[in-house]
Amino acid sequence: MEAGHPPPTAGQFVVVGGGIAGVTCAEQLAIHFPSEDILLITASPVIKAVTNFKQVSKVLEEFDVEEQPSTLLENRFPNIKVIESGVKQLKSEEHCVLTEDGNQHLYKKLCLCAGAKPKLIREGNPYVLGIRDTDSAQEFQKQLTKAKRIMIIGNGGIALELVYEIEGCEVIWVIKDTAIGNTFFDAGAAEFLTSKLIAEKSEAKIAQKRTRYTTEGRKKEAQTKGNAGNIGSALGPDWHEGLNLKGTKEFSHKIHIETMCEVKKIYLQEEFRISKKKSLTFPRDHHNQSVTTDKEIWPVYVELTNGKIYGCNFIVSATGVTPNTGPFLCGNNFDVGEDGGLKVNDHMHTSLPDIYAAGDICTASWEPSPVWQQMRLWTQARQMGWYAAKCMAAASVGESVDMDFSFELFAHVTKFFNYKVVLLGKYNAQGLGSDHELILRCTKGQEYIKAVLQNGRMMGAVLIGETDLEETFENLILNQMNLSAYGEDLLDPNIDIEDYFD
Ligand SMILES: Cc1cc2nc3c(=O)[nH]c(=O)nc-3n(C[C@H](O)[C@H](O)[C@H](O)COP(=O)(O)OP(=O)(O)OC[C@H]3O[C@@H](n4cnc5c(N)ncnc54)[C@H](O)[C@@H]3O)c2cc1C
Ligand SMILES: NC(=O)C1=CN([C@@H]2O[C@H](COP(=O)(O)OP(=O)(O)OC[C@H]3O[C@@H](n4cnc5c(N)ncnc54)[C@H](O)[C@@H]3O)[C@@H](O)[C@H]2O)C=CC1
Repeated sequence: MEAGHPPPTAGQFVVVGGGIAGVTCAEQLAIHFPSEDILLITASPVIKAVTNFKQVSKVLEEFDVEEQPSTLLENRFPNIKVIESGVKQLKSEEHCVLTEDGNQHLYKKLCLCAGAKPKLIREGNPYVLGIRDTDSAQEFQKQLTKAKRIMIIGNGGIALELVYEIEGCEVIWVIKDTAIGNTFFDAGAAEFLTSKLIAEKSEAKIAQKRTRYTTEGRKKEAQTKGNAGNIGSALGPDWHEGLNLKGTKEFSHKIHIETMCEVKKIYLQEEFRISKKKSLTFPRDHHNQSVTTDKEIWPVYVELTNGKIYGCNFIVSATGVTPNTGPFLCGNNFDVGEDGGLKVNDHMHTSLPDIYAAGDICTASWEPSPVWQQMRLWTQARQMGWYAAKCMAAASVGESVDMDFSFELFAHVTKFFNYKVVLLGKYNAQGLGSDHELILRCTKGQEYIKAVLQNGRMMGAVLIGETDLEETFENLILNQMNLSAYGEDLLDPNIDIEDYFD
């Protein structure tokens, strides 16, 4: 123990991480053990709290996420004590964690909920930004206000949200795939969304009022201490609504999508000049792809694997996340998943005694339900934090608990391109091979419905728009009813299938 610091506190329940998983876990432990102190250790001075929680149906849930000073959590749960300091080392053999402020904390049961950090295409390049938390979102907003053209790499949740929300600057969107939104959508849904994107953005010349809202106030509170780096807690479903994503070009909003390619090389301005290579102007419109040499000088240039080179003000690497296991692996022999997460079993228990994990930091390593898969999302972070607390509480009194029902069926409600999006089960036929059937119903600009069936049973669904089918489809997937007899009627708009099956 470092000199001048108090002796380690006696063993107790310790949770690391003030994001949704960690806060949910600490709250549940505080409820289970009202007379015991629960220690929540987190690197950022704000915690993420679930507000307006709504159980939409058996597994579908909706909630808001609020960034709050940790004192609010302590006021709500007097037996939770929040320590705002990053954990720099875990000594699992001594059941002890060491924090940046030089203190040590003994635990009897520990839950690691330190989240994940952006997986950047290039580390350490000042022109390559990742978005993870309030600080990085603020940095992004600041850079955007000065930008005429940005490049977005990646085709998942963040890219989809950014491309739709950004106004006033040219966006070159680079995706490895043939269609947009590959982590959530197949080509059909991508087509449905692209048509909205093109329709809306081509009207973008019409003045679009955007409510200006700054999170400046929160920024001061949310200043992470020490060499926090990427350890602020991740943002929430409405992260972009707190930002004014406006570039410099008033009302000019153009998106150019480069498909089936990746970043080959990034040049700084001087490097590019010396290379004598030519960069391209921004393609005029979706159809007329004629491009000419760009005379403008840019701070950074990106060469793509398709040979094209574009200059821009900066690059957003929306290319996924990697679990924040760094401070915990050293000296501890955790089983780690292929995605870098701490493996957890069906009781959220890691491979080391008395250590649990939940949220983005972990890799679900139990035999999953045929219609559930892990995705690093708020919903799963909350469910995992809640269930881990239950398992920790049961284990500490020598009992066990059944797998939580929320892991029976993958269910995610979100919004993309201003449409409500519900993803259920194996929504993209993940792992079903070729022996499955899709039934589609699409009304342009209104709804896109895809049911995934195998052997006549519904295994997944994508619902875009206000379809009101989520509960019916959730039941059909959970009860695995044989739907062969219904065939296409299943999505016949003239048949109210809710009556069929309710
Ligand atoms: C831009 C963006 C938008 C997103 N939008 C959505 C969405 O719309 N819907 C959705 O479902 N999901 C969304 N996600 C994903 C979602 O944010 C995460 O899956 C979820 O927040 C993970 O929660 P968590 O508690 O596991 O981790 P986090 O929320 O990342 O929290 C980790 C916590 O651990 C702390 N920490 C990290 N390292 C240490 C350390 N060494 N010591 C102490 N504390 C530490 C951090 O300070 C933080 O408080 C989005 C993610 C991003 C980046
Ligand atoms: N509304 C929602 O549900 C949202 C959820 N999220 C979640 O937050 C987390 C982070 O979001 P994202 O960073 O968008 O991750 P993501 O996993 O959703 O998407 C990453 C994308 O980057 C691509 N990619 C990876 N490496 C690449 C490379 N080297 N070059 C080009 N493309 C590459 C992947 O193919 C994928 O399309 C994810 O878990 C995501 O699910 C984020 C935003 C919104």
